[in-house]
This record gives sequence, C-alpha cells and structure tokens, in this order.
Amino acid sequence: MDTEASARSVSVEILIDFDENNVLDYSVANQLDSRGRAEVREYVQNILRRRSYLDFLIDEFSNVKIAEMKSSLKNILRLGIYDMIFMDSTPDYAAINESVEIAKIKLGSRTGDLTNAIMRNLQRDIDNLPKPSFEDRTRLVATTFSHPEWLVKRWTERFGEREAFQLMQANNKRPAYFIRANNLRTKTKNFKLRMTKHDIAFTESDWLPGYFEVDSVAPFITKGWLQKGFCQIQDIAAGFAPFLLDPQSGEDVYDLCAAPGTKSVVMSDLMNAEGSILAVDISSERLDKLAESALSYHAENIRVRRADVTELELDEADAVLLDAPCTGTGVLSKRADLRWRRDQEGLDNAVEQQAKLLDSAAKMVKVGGRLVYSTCSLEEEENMEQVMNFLDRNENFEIQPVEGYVPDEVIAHGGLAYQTFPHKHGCDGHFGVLLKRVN
Ligand SMILES: C[S@@+](CC[C@H](N)C(=O)[O-])C[C@H]1O[C@@H](n2cnc3c(N)ncnc32)[C@H](O)[C@@H]1O
Repeated sequence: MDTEASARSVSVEILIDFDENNVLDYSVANQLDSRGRAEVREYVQNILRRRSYLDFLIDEFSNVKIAEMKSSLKNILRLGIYDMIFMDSTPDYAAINESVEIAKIKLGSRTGDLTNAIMRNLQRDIDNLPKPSFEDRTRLVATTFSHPEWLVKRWTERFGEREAFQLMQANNKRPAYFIRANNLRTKTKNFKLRMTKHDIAFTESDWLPGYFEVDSVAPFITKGWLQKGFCQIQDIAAGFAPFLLDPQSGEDVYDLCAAPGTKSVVMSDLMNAEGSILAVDISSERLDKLAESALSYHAENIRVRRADVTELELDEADAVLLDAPCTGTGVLSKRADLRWRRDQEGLDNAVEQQAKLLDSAAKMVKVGGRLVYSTCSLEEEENMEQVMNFLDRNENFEIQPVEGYVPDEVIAHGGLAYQTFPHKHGCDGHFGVLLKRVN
C-alpha cells in the first residue's frame, strides 16, 4: 500500500478503537510521516463528523444491516464511502480497491467480497443517493446532520430548527484555525514578517492582539515554530478567558485546571513573565505537556502542581482562572469525537463537578481579587446557570461587565459574559465570566 493507503488503514484502526473502547488515540499514526499523520487526523475527524449519515448509506446499500456488522467492517465501509462521496481527489475505483484490500487483510476474502458488493451498489447510485426520510423528526435530523439525538432535541428546543441546523452545519465543516504570536519569544510584527517571508497567508484578527486566522496549521508545525515557541495554535475564542482575567506583571495568579497550558502561556505573555503563575491540574501526563510548553515559550513565571482542585488549599491569589472541564459542545467541529462521547448523564456530571471546582477556586481569591470562570460549552447549565448558582452560594462575589476585555460581538447576557457560537462567530464556542471577590 502507498502512504495514502496506509493512512486509510491506520485511520480504520483508530476508528475501530474509538468504537470499541471509547478512546481516540492517534499514536498508531506515529509510524507515518507528517503528511500521513495529517491525513489520518483529517480522515478520522471527517468520518466522525458524518458518521450517522455514512451509517445510513451503508444500511441502504447492504443486505447485512449495520447493527449486525463488526466494528472493523463498519469502519472500513465508513471510510471507503466517505472517500467516494466527499474526496474529489480519490477516484471511486481507488476507494473501492483500497477498502476491499483492507477488508481482506483484516477480515478475510469473504468480507472483502462483501465490501466490494456494498461499495459497488452505492457507486451505481452515486449521483442520486437516497436521503434519510424517517418519520421521527429527531432521528431524521440526527441522521442528516450526524449529531446524537439528545443534542438535536436540546438544540432544536433552545434555538429553533433553523438555527440548530446552522449550528450543526458549522460543526460539520472544517473549522477555522488560529495562530497566536508569542511575544515572549518574538514580536508580533516580526512574526508577521516571518509568515510573509515564508509565503504563509494569514488574516490578522481585530478581536485580540497577536491572533491570526490561517488556512492550515501544518506549516507552523513543519517549520518547527511551535517547538521554538514563536507561536501557539489557539482558537481565538480560547484567548478570551486570559484576556478577561487581565493578569498584570508582578501579580500572583493561579491557573486551575490548567493543562495542557494553552491559556497559562497567554497569561505569562500578558504578564511579560513577571509575577507568578501556579498552574494546577489533576493529570500528570497533561502537566508534562504544560511544563514542556512553558519551557519552549519562555514562560518562565509558570510553576506546575499536580492536584485535585476540589481538595486544594492555597494562599489567596490576586487572580484565578478556572477553565473548567466541560462537555465541549462548543468545539464539536475540531473534536468531532466528543459528540459521540457525551450524553445527558455526562452533562449532569460535568455541572456537578464544575460547581465543586468553582466553590474551591473561590476560596483561593483574595478580597478585591478576580476569578474568571470559562468553558468551551454552549450549554446554559454549564455556563450562566452555573454562575448564577455560584453567586447564590457565594455572596462575597459579584459578577463584572466584560466590556473592554473582549470584542463587543461576543458579549452576551446583558454585558455580563462572553459566549461564542461556531455558526455565528466563525470560531469555537466558548463562554466566560469575570467575578470579583468583594469581601
Ligand atoms: C478544559 S481542560 C483545560 C484546558 C487548559 N486550561 C488549557 O487552556 O490548555 C480541563 C482540565 O481540567 C483538568 N481537571 C479535571 N478535573 C480536575 C480536578 N478535579 N482538579 C484539577 N484538574 C482537573 C483536566 O485534567 C483538564 O486538563
């Protein structure tokens, strides 16, 4: 098999592992070169973004129902059909031959023949593919837009069908990518010159200083600019939380739930690496990444500590960021796997955990100090409702206006929060508020 074919078979491995063990582990792709690894990520995310629709097509063109198929065959077919329908650069015969070959190697010649039959059936109707037509409206929408039914129900009730469709369509598109210049290692104006010299197209954002929308992050990786600390990959909406906390040089800052540290690095830059940032996380593996980043970004004022924030006792700090673990429903385009991992119970658990984390974080803020609470969720229970409940329990905190810290376009809840939506703002969905300890 050529590199492309290997990328396909590695993608199938990853998708099978995801189905069977609910983990998305790209490490098997390390055997490929950087182009192959990038292809694997594109394949896996694109297939997860279209999974229900691909399954519907498999059911339409196969005598064996998808529910009865082994996960290996399902994923070989998902990838082959995705290639035929969505990848203009792959001729149908190549998609079929390579899927059949993977099926033969993994599952034997009879399954190879079955794969061939299903894909050829579909090929015959490729210009007139059937559309889902279930009577159950939720199932119909969930299949068409490849989102789980519980989210379809929530979002259509909350936004109405038209807007929910726009949101799901945005989640199914390739997301926008942003790069942030790290002023601890370069200057934004020099970084712009560097990109221009290397023929990298970019659009400078007028929402936050130092952020650039780019077509692809690949050149920044291959040129080694991330390792050298010149820049980081960070969605612009993820930048709002550190800018809202507005840490000053010389302050004591805690970054709770900090790993892998994308926001710690921004805060260090905003502080000119003067003062201190204690970055706390429960995961030592993710903290190792944070420590590595701090080194390469010259973020010399960051210290790390492994701890459960709900059990942590620290002196009171000037400013605390709590970037809480959440359902991630704002980042379903970049993390298509999350839509298949979350459910109502997961949402309820996240809300409970966030409340505990918020109460603990509040104890680490000095009188007059600031606390920013942020998530990458769109769900009100995790966002403003969570904050309102916190304020009921913690009368020594007041919520502050966000105007002046974040662009006007993203201000929500009467000026008391920011909230971005992928279909409205062209970036990930993030939420944040600024809380002040008043006594
Ligand atoms: C949204 S991610 C943080 C992303 C990070 N702030 C950044 O910008 O790179 C949430 C983090 O919370 C951590 N976490 C979850 N429960 C925790 C707890 N009880 N105490 C400390 N960290 C926790 C997870 O390990 C995860 O790294």
